[in-house]
Amino acid sequence: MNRTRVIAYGIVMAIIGAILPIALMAQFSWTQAVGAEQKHLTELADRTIRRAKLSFDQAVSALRQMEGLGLLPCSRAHIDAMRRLTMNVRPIEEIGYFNDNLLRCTSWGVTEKDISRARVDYVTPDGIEVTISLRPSVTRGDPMMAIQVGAHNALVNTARFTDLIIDDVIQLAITRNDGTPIADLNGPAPATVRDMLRGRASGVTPTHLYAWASHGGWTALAIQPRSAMQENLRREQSMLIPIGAFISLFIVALVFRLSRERLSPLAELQIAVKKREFVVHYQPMVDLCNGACVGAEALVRWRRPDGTMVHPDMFIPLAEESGLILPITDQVIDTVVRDLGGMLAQDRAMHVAINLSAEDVRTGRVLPVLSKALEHSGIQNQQVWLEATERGFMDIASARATVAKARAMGHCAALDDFGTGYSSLQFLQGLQLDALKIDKSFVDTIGKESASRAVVSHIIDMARTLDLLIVAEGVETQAQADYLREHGVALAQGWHYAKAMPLDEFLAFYQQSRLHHRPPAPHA
Ligand SMILES: Nc1nc2c(ncn2[C@@H]2O[C@H](COP(=O)(O)O[C@H]3[C@@H](O)[C@H](n4cnc5c(=O)[nH]c(N)nc54)O[C@@H]3COP(=O)(O)O)[C@@H](O)[C@H]2O)c(=O)[nH]1
Repeated sequence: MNRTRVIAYGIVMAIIGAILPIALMAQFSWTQAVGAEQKHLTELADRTIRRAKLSFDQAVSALRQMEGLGLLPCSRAHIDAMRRLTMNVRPIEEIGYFNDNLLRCTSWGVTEKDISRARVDYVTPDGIEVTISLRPSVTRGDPMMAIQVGAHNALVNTARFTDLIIDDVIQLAITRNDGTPIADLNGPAPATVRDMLRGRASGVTPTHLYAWASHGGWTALAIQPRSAMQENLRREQSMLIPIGAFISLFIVALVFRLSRERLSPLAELQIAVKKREFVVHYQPMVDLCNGACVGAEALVRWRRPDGTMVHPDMFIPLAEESGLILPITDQVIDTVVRDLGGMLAQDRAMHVAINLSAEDVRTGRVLPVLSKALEHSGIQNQQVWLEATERGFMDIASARATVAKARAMGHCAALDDFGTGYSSLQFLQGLQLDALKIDKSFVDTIGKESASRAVVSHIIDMARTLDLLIVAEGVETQAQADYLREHGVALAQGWHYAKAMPLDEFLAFYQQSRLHHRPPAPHA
């Protein structure tokens, strides 16, 4: 994933991370507030239905009692008994006695008019006949429920069913299960009640919350407007939204941190190693006597997914520090073998120099890796030079062991950037190297008035004393090349000849050089 993508992804995640927890907590507060209100409404509906059923059962039991007394119909004692029960059983407003479908007497006394029995709305499973709403013929009062057991009938005031102390905003309705209204409180709209009974499951409409309880064929519905839960909602929000804000903050900080880590140079380098984003450029190494290309130094570059090329100075120090240099060296070896295998197999006079890290020199780990890569490649070990800077040779004992092993395998071991460290003649003697590369900073002094001008000739003398092959780095002018050749330096690299270049350009450069410096034909 490139930087732009990481940043875009980070921004999207941060926005989601910032909004989602707060939105979820807002939703959760709403659910909690609705849940609390519905719990309250359910309790209310339950209390209502139990109260209504209790009133109904009390009336039924009073009527059964009347039936069981066996008193002479409409006698003084019969009417007194009906009156007593009317006074003692709260829901009952009046008890009447019917004979031949005509009302003969009531708890008020003997009936003088002919009053017929009202139409029965429904009969309960235990044979009780119920007329839901009936205007009393004797008292002419409010409509009541008529309950008939045998010859007796009780008028029950349905307002008693919903006789509860509740908030004005809450409405109660009692209906039969088929929706026929029985009683209500605070005047719920019949259409609203019908709709709620139809869509029972949700308990929420765009304007109201409701809950219900059913018992013995009746349903009680408790309803309240949504606006009435504001206080509850605010209480839940004041508890939960700060938690959501805290989680949002945590997520945003986490996303920020992860993105920063992901954007850190080390993370980028790790991904580059994983994705094998490294390519190798080759800088020709020429023979100073005739300018022929005799080899190349493999120089790694990091090609980012967007195509930009990163120079090693920008990432090798971090790679060395983090240990990522080891897999990078391995990738360079693989690439070199793949790139130059054909050419090196064809031209045994050619070589390629690979840069080793200090850790590779210290541990010698690279040698078996190289051995394996060269197996079946057609490249001979002596065609692969191994270069390391003085820093790589700091642990002299282990460096000596690695150099010895490398040379035993047939590789040429070279000291890179010579002169920039503290190498002494004694140090060089101890290492048993094959070649020494003079650092560009000394080559630069050639032909110039500079305090370190004399150093080049000292380095050359030292190398010759140790019988080392000398390679000059960073040769940029003909004058430098002439000087170096005249002082016995064998090989050179530098922009005077060619910069480090991609494989196809290097192969073209090599072919060109071969045309001009064809090896002499064998004698017939
Ligand atoms: N451990 C590894 N180190 C590596 C590897 N590949 C490269 N490197 C080291 O990175 C340093 C920078 O390398 P680079 O940017 O490729 O520069 C090289 C040449 O391009 C540059 N050069 C060569 N000639 C000239 C010149 O005439 N003028 C001029 N201004 N620059 C020139 O010098 C660099 C080669 O240096 P050296 O290795 O010392 O020969 C550098 O230290 C590389 O070693 C790797 O795979 N592993």
